[in-house]
Amino acid sequence: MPEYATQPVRPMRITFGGADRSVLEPQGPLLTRRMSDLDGLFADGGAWTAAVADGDPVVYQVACSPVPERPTDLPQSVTTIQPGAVGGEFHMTKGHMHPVPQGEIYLGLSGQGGVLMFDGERAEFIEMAEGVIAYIPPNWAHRSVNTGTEPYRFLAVYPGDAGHDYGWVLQHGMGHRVRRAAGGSGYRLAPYAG
Ligand SMILES: O=P(O)(O)OC[C@H]1O[C@](O)(CO)[C@@H](O)[C@@H]1O
Repeated sequence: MPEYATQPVRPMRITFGGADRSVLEPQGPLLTRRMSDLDGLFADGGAWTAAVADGDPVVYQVACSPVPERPTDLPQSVTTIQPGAVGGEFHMTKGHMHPVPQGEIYLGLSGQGGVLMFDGERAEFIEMAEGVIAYIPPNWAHRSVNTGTEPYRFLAVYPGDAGHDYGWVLQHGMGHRVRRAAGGSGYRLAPYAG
């Protein structure tokens, strides 16, 4: 079974693997989030319930390297978000705040997407594609979104003690929602409560 490496970690060569380069090799944990894991996150609760009933599809997967999540290490993961929308709101990650205020780096690998950030007052959206780097500063919650028609994939590198606070997003929201634009092509940013 793939696991985080036992500590201490030795210098490591890591490559993109799998037929679609969606995993890191050597492999660490693989996280799969289905529609049912995104309870309370999409604005249209009825559309979310219908999507869960209609096969509960995989929305995204996070394939990690074996580098452990501990304070002095820099773990990495490749996230693949499948295309689609729920009530017009694009497929997205749950979104979280780092309880230990630490930054994070994303590198776009394939597809079209973006990263929505929110610090409780200000919201920012950075469009992502292959070769684009997004910097997420400390104290900005972050959520990734697939705004295209193909899987959107990106590499994340983050301090191992950053952690994941999902309750912050449920309490404060993300400032905006990323919705399909009128006419069906592209995206628009909508008010979070809208
Ligand atoms: O933890 P969430 O919000 O489900 O999203 C997963 C994302 O978070 C990270 O684990 C780190 O920010 C990424 O590797 C991944 O894209």
